[in-house]
Amino acid sequence: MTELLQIKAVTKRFGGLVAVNNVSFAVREREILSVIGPNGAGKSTLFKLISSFLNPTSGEVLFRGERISGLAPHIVARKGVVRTFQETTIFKGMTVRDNVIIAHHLRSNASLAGFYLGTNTARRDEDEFGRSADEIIDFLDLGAQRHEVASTLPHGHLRALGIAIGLATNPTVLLLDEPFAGMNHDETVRAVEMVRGVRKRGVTVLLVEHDMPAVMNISDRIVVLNFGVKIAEGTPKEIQENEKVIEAYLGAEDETIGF
Ligand SMILES: Nc1ncnc2c1ncn2[C@@H]1O[C@H](COP(=O)(O)OP(=O)(O)OP(=O)(O)O)[C@@H](O)[C@H]1O
Repeated sequence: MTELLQIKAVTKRFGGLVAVNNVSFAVREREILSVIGPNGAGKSTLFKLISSFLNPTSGEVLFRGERISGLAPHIVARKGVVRTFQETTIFKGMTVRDNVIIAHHLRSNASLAGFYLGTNTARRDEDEFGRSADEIIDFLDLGAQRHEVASTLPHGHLRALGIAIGLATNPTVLLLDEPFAGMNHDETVRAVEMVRGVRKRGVTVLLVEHDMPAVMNISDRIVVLNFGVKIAEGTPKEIQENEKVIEAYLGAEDETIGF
């Protein structure tokens, strides 16, 4: 399997605090890789470093062999490494369909000025974006909500819309930040299937997630952080049996590893 992303000795300091400490691992093409760890372990910071929302203090992230650390996040997204848009970046006053269409503009060949002037490229893109948006909406089972305004959607559907917006940017790697948080059992089962479906489309998926049964069920491989340091990497079975991982979770008061 080809290595799509290489995280090489990445460190991030916030003043005196080392949030991510000399972390290295690779992400392979079309795998589902989860990053887990107790609260404050550095998972979100690592995601921000990979998607270039933060610059590493030292180390670097390579995508297809090219350094992406230090590039603006929208440039990294255009290259294909996309972090799912949090619920706060969904345009709440717009419909599901319009939200997904707008996200396509990230991959548009036309300039925004072209859209206002109605150039041929812009018109072609608009037709294509509408078709593609409908396909993604159907794929994520949001067809019945297509014309609903985002602010009226329940939590689960909003999460699906976040993933739809991510898919609309045509990512190679999709980074999902806690996609199962706040979901009940049935919603999680559905969301796990949705993420599997995303991978089936050829997308490589990186997750940060606290829901251990879901992580164990869905991941090809898992990277475990504790106090910013990578303490383990392996298959779900290897991680479940890893002494360091068990210790790290036993030390955490507010959650259990749940297996
Ligand atoms: N912008 C920042 N400035 C200062 N400290 C920060 C900043 N962002 C994160 N931290 C600190 O870095 C450490 C790692 O935080 P991070 O959010 O990456 O952990 P996490 O594993 O995602 O936690 P959780 O599971 O609770 O979301 C924490 O101690 C946090 O307080």
